[in-house]
Amino acid sequence: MRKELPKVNSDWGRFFMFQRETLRWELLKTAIELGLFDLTTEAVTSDEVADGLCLHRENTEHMMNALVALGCLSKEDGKYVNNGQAESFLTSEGETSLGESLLYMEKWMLPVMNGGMKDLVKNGPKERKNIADPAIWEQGARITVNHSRCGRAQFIADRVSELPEFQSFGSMLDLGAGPGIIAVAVTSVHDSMKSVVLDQSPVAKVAEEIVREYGMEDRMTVRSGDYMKDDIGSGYDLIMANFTLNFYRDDLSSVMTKVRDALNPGGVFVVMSDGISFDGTGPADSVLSWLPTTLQGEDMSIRTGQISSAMLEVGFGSTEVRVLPDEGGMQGHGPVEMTVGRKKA
Ligand SMILES: C[S@@+](CC[C@H](N)C(=O)[O-])C[C@H]1O[C@@H](n2cnc3c(N)ncnc32)[C@H](O)[C@@H]1O
Repeated sequence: MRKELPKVNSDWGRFFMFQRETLRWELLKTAIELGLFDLTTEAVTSDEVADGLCLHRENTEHMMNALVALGCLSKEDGKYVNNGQAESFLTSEGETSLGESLLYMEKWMLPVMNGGMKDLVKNGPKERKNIADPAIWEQGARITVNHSRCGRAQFIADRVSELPEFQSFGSMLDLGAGPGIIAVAVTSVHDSMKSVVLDQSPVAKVAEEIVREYGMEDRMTVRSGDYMKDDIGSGYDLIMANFTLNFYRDDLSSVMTKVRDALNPGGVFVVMSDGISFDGTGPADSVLSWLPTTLQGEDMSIRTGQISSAMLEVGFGSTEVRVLPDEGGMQGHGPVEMTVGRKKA
């Protein structure tokens, strides 16, 4: 009896593409860790690179050809040179260098890679680490500042400056501001607004350096403290909280009450956060971005509409929710939910 071949009409190629993603990252990571892009700022042969970095000549050529295939290098007459993106973002120096940020972000994924995920799914989380630890965030603030100034800070500043009342604001507070680069961007697009950036003590030191670097000392003040426990001041027209309320997603009403009280009548609270569906299944990039932390027993993802509901519960007059696409320098963690709450005038 003859056997018929299966009738297949769906696109299964993507399963193999999933595998290839790991290989793409391994290739890019290898090049970053070797400091390859610092040697290819001018056209060089792969042998020159291999000799300069003490590498195996043939495999260096294979790796560099693959980097051309990935669109990081160009190759002409046997010589390789960075293309525009690699030159801006993958060399090790400069304020838009992203290598360190990429390697730092990978560290968050490592516990679930190479079999770690199977172990976590079989046996559950091991010991929990204190993810709000200031030491973790000081390092994070230093390393991710370039990531933020590669468009993320400017993108948020553009969205905030589109608020109809923006030019009328006299003062702003950025809660959990990290290195303060977003506050620098928002303050810079306003003619006169003064701002306060608040973060835990070691992180606030990084923010002080950034405020000085951008010459904003006359308009910006850095405060160190814990916004859940300490006084956050009052009389603000605008308060921002970007990607920081995740730690308190189960206790949002205390922070919302504090913010409401610190705002002037008619003041605005802008929150940038993730916005995962209630059943935890999308958007894919947001779910994946949180998966390593979630599997380790720290589910801190914010559900869609959760911020808006928490604002309304403590008496904000109105809220608006906008889903911003994963673009314009926000790239990499899925769409962002921008929630704007207005305190009654
Ligand atoms: C993911 S980072 C976001 C930093 C910055 N807002 C940004 O979007 O780049 C979260 C920040 O919130 C800060 N943070 C968390 N809990 C805090 C608290 N209770 N008081 C002050 N800062 C806090 C952390 O120190 C960290 O810098």
